[in-house]
Amino acid sequence: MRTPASDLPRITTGGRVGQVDATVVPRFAGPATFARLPRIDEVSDVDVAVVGVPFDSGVSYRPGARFGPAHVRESSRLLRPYNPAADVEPFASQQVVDAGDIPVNSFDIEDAIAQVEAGARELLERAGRLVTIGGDHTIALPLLRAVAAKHGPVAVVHFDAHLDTWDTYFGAAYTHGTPFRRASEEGLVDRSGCLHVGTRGPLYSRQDLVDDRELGFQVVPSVEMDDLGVRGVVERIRDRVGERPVYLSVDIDVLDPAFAPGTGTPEAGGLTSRELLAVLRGFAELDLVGADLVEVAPVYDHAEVTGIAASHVAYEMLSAMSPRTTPAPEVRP
Ligand SMILES: N=C(N)NCCCC(=O)O
Ligand SMILES: [Zn+2]
Ligand SMILES: [Zn+2]
Repeated sequence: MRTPASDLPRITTGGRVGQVDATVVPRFAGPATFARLPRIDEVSDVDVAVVGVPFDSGVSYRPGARFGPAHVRESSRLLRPYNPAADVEPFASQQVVDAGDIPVNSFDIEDAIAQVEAGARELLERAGRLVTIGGDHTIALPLLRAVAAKHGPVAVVHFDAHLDTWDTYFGAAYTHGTPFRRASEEGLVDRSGCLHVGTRGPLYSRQDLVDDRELGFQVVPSVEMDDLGVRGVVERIRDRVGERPVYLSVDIDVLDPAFAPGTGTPEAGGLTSRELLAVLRGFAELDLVGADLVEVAPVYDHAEVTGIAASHVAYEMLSAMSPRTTPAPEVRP
């Protein structure tokens, strides 16, 4: 006999509706919402909404990130309620929901960008914060427009193999390689508080780095990960963003292709998933106002390696947003 979705046994804590209980309904059964959390229409108050943007018309190389949201959701079935490394229960300390996907026009990038901005603004009327699953990196621009409309210019901490501050591709201004240049030009970012982490690989020219600096970004390249260690990278981030509201953008290609093959513009020499997850725990100390996770392209994935890494990245984002009753554990090197 089938149980209606609304009657599924859920873990409920202090009025917060959590995951479908995996001790009663096997985690490979039941709804494919993120982490088997309730849909937005199943609860009244929302602290954080996880929302998908299935859009990949802005890519410069391999397409397929439009299937990212569904893949990350499917790969998130194994996430459990307690995060011991961060010492938080992200679904018990705040109401997290899955808001479904923002439907966008795959044939018209500017229309899609307007739709993402409108969808994010509407959701931010109900939810305090969004964790958005892309989709290619083009979507960071409209998401930053929506966040800046609420908080003013934000410090952007951007994990990526790529700078994504290039100007145009084939004359196109809105692509996955250009969102942070457009955001900086539009005054959406605080130019004294932005940072890329994990960049690597060939650039078009030295000028790329000059332009990038002028647009407000400092860089912690991937190669510095070994020398700085997790603690050193977290300190660099804290020093750069200070008390500012922070927007976190994670392109899954910041991970080495060994840890995230399922992406469209892979570059050798990236972070391990252990390093990335540990650095993300440092965001518990910051004023994290929103986050995105982009560029998961499942057709190049194997055994859900990329999907699982991505679902854990989103879990750490939600953990970092979680109100705390105990001090955050020190980030271990
Ligand atoms: N945002 C991502 N993933 N990639 C940007 C690559 C831009 C290029 O093809 O030069
Ligand atoms: Zn990238
Ligand atoms: Zn990117």
